[in-house]
Amino acid sequence: MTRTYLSGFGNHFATEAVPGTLPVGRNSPQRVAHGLYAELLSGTAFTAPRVENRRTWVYRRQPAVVVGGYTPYAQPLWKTGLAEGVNAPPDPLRWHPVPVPEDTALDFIDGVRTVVVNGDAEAQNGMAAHLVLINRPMFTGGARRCFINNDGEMLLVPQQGALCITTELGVLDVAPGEVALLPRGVAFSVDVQGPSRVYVCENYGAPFRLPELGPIGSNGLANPRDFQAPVAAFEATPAPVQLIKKAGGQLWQATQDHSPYDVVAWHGNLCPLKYDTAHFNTIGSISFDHPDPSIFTVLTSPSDTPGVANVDFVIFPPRWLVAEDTFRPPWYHRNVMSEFMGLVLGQYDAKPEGFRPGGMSLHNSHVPHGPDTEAFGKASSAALAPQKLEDTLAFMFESRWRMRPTAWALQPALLDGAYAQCWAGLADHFQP
Ligand SMILES: O=C(O)Cc1cc(O)ccc1O
Ligand SMILES: [Fe+2]
Repeated sequence: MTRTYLSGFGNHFATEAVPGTLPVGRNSPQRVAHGLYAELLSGTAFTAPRVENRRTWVYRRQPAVVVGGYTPYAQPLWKTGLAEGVNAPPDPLRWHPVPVPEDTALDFIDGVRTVVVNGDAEAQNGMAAHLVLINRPMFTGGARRCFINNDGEMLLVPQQGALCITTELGVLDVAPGEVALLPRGVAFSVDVQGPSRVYVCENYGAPFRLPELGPIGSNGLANPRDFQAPVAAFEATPAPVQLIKKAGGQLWQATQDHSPYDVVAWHGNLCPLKYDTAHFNTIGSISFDHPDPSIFTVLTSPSDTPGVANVDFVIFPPRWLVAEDTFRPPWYHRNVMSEFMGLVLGQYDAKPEGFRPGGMSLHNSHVPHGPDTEAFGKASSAALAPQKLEDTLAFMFESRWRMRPTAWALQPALLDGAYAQCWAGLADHFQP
């Protein structure tokens, strides 16, 4: 099925599933057309600077406040904030791809396994990286579960299996190679076709935005036009749902006799978005030296310190390497920022072996890392003809705060216990 989308990051959209629903020239008329309720959803403080300000008006069959009381919902593998991680030794860590279980029913909520955490959701800073292992839909095939995250925005990076994401504001189809950005507080359900694996960044801090482009100019990297928002859509026949809400690091459940997918029309600039990484305009060196990976930033969540991100979403897409007299893979480095990486497909040039699609790695603040022995050997002697890196997509969640792995992630069965060996062959070649 081909869906219709609205185009443009941060645009002020107006969309109606029933024509004539949106009020004209005002937001909250005495009576909304078709007997609907008007409801305002804000994503930033009312008084946030205009360039950052995000809010949307929804016109719906019943306001979100019509819901039963919430009781705790057990999901012990979903962790929140630094306090729920383990203070592990400052070693580089790598995980093999974790298989999607077949014996246990896992939807997008029950399938969350938190890998690393930092910050504090209550203080609205930091992030978590999750791996989500899914073998059940949430909203089709008899299931009727909806999720709302009050702790943060969710960036979904599907690795295996396409996702159909129903949201209060409409439906997004998101396949591996694409990503979805779901705002804090907006209800959604994730449906899958089969065993699926998704990397997720749960961002407790400022909403992701496009990075500044500086001397790059007015075009390049992720262009605003390529972000796609859903058109308004609502359920024709209301039926009961289970609402699961995350707030204060705890999951809660309530039932409601209709789904939150009852928004007939909406307008505003706070909405779910999808983005196809194939549209990323990759910029690199056309002279010499390997540039800093900040040139690959798709989205950034700023912290209170200019230039120092709460979390950046960075991709390593297919691209040409042409730099002369240059060691072309990433250099060896100790980075003040902390780096969580995943591989959607193919090979990553710094780690041709061992870093496998569906796998993950963690190089925390100032933990030394870089190309493995094999990559160093090849790149030090390769003929420097133009080379196209093809069929590859790695990504990084890079944060100013150290990430603590969870107890789940530190299980020896999941970790690549031999990771450090990939550098053991880097011999001393010094010739005085
Ligand atoms: O460590 C990594 O593989 C990520 C990375 C890539 C790069 O091109 C430069 C720096 C960096 O941290
Ligand atoms: Fe790095």
